[in-house]
Amino acid sequence: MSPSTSWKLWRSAITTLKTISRAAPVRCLSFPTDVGCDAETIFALSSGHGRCGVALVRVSGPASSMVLRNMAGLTQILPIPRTALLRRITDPHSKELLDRGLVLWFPGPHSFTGEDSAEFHIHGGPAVITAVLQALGSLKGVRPAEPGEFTRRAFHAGKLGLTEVEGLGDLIHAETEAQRRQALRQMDGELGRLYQDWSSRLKRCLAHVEAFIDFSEDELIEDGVLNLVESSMLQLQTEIERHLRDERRGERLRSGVQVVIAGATNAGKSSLLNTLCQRPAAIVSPMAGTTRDVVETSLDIGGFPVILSDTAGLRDAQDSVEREGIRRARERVEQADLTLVVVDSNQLPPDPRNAPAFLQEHLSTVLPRPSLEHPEAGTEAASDRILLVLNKSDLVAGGKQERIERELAGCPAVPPACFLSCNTFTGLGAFLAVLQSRVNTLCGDPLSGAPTLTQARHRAHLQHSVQALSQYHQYRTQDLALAAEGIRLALTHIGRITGRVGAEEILDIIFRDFCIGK
Ligand SMILES: Nc1nc2c(ncn2[C@@H]2O[C@H](COP(=O)(O)OP(=O)(O)OP(=O)(O)O)[C@@H](O)[C@H]2O)c(=O)[nH]1
Ligand SMILES: [K+]
Ligand SMILES: [Mg+2]
Repeated sequence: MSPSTSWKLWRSAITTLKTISRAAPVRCLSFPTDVGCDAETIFALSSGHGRCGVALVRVSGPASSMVLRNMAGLTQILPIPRTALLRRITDPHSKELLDRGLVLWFPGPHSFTGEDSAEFHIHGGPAVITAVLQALGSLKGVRPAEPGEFTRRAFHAGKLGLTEVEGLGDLIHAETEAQRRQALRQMDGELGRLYQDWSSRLKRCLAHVEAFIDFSEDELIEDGVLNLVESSMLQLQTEIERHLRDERRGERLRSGVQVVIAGATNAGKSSLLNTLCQRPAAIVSPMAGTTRDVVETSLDIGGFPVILSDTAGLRDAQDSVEREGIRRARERVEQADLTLVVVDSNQLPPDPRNAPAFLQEHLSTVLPRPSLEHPEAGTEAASDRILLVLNKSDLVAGGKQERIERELAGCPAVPPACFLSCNTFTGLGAFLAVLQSRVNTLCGDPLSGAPTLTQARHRAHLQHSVQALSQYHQYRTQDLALAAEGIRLALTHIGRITGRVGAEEILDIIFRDFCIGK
């Protein structure tokens, strides 16, 4: 492949992610607020901050119709629901014209929040937005919304379950195609329905067990009931355990695949990082030991989010700062989903037949040794998470490269290897294809099969509910009341995922990351 073809492939396959600001959203502190009752009406700029063509201001709560009457001159009749109407938007007190824009009326309960709501589509200049927000804030009983407050109201109105709320949060933060698909699927309620189904089946089991406890002595209940509960519980347990055995694919897709570049000094690790992110993010120099700190960058590889880290070159360092860099590098490798082990191919043995043994030996110096904590390190499972990058291929004669490739193909103990030159970009297209397929496997297809687990929070509750279910099996023959307690506990844990139990505290955590206006 010519360097120019590689270059094009590279540009199309990878996008450096724009860092979407997740800093605390700007709060409208200067507005008079009228806080106190439940029936407050809230407003916020729901489109992004900064200059834009059209800005969207949302209003929700009982005073929404009053807002439209006062600011859109709709004193006689309200607009047809959900139909845009071009109006003069004026200050409610001075009647000064603020802008000309579209207004929409969403009478409750057929609105996002379930309450009466209104929208103003105005020109996106900062002065227009400020004037409209200030006018809204000057109305009695109307105040600026807190982050995520519209969604919180939708949740309380039963419009969204907790997993759907989390899906919505993920959708707002989604930076890649695959993340968007996964979030949308969750927001559509598929995951919520799965958990809801488990919850209803558990409730049915519990009802049967309780009925048995209460009425079996009067012989009002058939003996077979407990057998039915037993098989139903075993089936459920199998389903939950299968859902948990997903190798964290959904969570990884949500938070980004951790890809770490590691290897000896001067192998070209920083050059690889710069090649992949298409900018000089890390310092490259012929001096061994250039990189000390971990240099991290976010990439979109074929629609999947990747957090790529360059690390210090591994060697016996004397310098204490470099030693700390190496410690950090090893730590990153241990936590990585995928490690790109970069090797200077100029240092491969002269005889291609010795390349597999050389690389195996080399890998053992880079990768963590198996330990009690990481029993899988160095095993086949671990080699699934390694990709060898034989860099500086421009310094290796073409014939030799092919002979080494043949030797490696015949040696399954060596992880997949790609020849590459960060100077000429030769081999980049093939390397990217391998990298993309690895990342794809690590995240899975968010649209196929059953919906995936996306949050550590869900995982913890499901693990607890599986434990609680085993309490049922443990006590079922000795103490049925205690066994029933196990089902009740499992139900509580699933209820916490869907928000039926203890939602408030979880909502606070979820909405911390939400924007104002959503
Ligand atoms: N010929 C050739 N030189 C390369 C290639 N990639 C990197 N280099 C050179 O190799 C030297 C080391 O590159 P770096 O990217 O700094 O290597 P590193 O592994 O990050 O080094 P440390 O951070 O010191 O561990 C630099 O002089 C690069 O220009 C390549 O594909 N071909
Ligand atoms: K270097
Ligand atoms: Mg470096």
